[in-house]
Amino acid sequence: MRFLTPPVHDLTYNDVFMVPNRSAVTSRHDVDLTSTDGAATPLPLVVANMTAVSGRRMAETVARRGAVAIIPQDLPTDVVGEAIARVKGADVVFDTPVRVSPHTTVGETLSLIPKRSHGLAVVVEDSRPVGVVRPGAAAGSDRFTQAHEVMGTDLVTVPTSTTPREIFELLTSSHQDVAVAVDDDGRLVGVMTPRGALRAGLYTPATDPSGRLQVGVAVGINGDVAGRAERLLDAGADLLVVDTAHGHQEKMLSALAAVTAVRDARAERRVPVVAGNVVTAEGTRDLAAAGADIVKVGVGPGAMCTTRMQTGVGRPQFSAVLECAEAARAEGRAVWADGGVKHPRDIALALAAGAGSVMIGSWFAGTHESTGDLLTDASGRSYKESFGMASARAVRNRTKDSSGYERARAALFEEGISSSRMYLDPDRPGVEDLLDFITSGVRSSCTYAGARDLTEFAELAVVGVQSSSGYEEGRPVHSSW
Ligand SMILES: NC(=O)C1=CN([C@@H]2O[C@H](COP(=O)(O)OP(=O)(O)OC[C@H]3O[C@@H](n4cnc5c(N)ncnc54)[C@H](OP(=O)(O)O)[C@@H]3O)[C@@H](O)[C@H]2O)C=CC1
Ligand SMILES: Nc1nc2c(ncn2[C@@H]2O[C@H](COP(=O)(O)O)[C@@H](O)[C@H]2O)c(=O)[nH]1
Repeated sequence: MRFLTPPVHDLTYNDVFMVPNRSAVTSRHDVDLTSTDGAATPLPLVVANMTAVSGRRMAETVARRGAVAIIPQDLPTDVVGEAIARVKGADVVFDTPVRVSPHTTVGETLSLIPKRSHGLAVVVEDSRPVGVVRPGAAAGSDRFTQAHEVMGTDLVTVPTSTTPREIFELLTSSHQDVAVAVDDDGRLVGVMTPRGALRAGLYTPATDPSGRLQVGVAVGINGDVAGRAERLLDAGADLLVVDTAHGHQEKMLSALAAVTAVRDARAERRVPVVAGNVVTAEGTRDLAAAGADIVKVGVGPGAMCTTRMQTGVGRPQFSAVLECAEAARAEGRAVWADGGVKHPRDIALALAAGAGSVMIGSWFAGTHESTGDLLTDASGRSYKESFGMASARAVRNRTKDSSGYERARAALFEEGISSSRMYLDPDRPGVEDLLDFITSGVRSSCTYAGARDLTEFAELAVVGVQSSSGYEEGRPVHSSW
């Protein structure tokens, strides 16, 4: 990447823009978005280890499209083990349906449907699909009505060998909204909508060496770090993220050394170890020297963060990523740009600055697949509640086994928001809708730069510094002025 004019101060994503280059890349479909962080996932996107965002539903959904989610450090190791098992057991092609029995009440069925984006539940008897409940058909029924009384039985069932393209054509020609995939014994495997069929043809899943979906897990720096890392690797974690607010501290360096020692003792597979957060070249070099394969960059840019207001510490994220990526590259390592992403352009700019992948939290909190329950405000808009991992709420959670005195002491140090509303975008309510939005934007950024992949993009991008009115000029206008 090069600057049009060298900047005189540190920059945020909003402070910068890219200019187009002469390009020989004539189609956005020709761009390869494989991450350049060594983990080499098909998409350079990571879901942040935040309790309100990243769980097994999020993990399997994004992995099917090529990204990876990190399960938060605050969950007990056995619970994380179960989440990993569920992700590893999920089908790589077909979406996991909401399953109910014929006797599940309509009330329960309607509360489960928003947990996935398909907008329906499959009614299953002896593992075989017997019907589908759609909210429209159940509307007006008593909440204690049973699923079999309101289900539709006009199922489009397909064998798992059917290709996504065949499913797309079958569904669009028959004006149906979902295909139900069954195995040779007629047991339910998964579902596919026309949009899902299109995506299955466009995206490559992020898989482990056994062909199962990938998932990462975070580890804190306190307690039995090596023991947790050992159990997470046993459970099948594909990435370990050693995570704390102040990553450039000695406790982090020893935790990181413990985790990499556990990882290196295993001959069968070298799982990447990520560590952070830092915002300086020196911090990056120290984490690389302590064994990090990938360094996580960002102090204070996150939507749930109060760190900069509380402490004055942090750094504008574009400059932090640029400096840390350069330092990491010199050590043969990579960085993840963590936090502060609100638009596809921010991801493109982080990748232009040299990030191997980009971590997103709050934006994905407002989707069907995040962990929280779907709520509705007084005006009828759907939202999910989110909170920061250093908020009083998260600290209370994390310290629930400590003494009252220790809990009260820990609660003094909150650095995050305990409650926020992340509204679902009516046009993009599912995380896959956001992945479509992001990847189409980033593919286009690459072709404007003349880059076929993200290595070329980080080399070729030409970045300028803009005023706030420059940024404002680029925002769409939805009504007249
Ligand atoms: N990217 C960012 O800007 C930030 C991210 N976070 C996220 O919040 C989550 C919780 O992290 P964390 O608060 O580190 O919690 P942890 O429970 O992991 O504890 C952090 C440990 O580091 C010590 N520590 C020393 N200095 C600091 C400091 N300035 N801030 C925090 N801890 C410090 C703490 O000791 P003691 O409590 O005795 O001081 C404690 O032992 C993580 O997921 C992290 O990524 C949190 C804040 C900023
Ligand atoms: N200072 C704090 N940072 C936090 C907290 N919870 C999470 N985070 C960081 O934010 C990113 C995600 O950023 P987003 O803009 O996409 O939401 C996450 O990975 C953490 O590094 C917090 O309570 N305080």
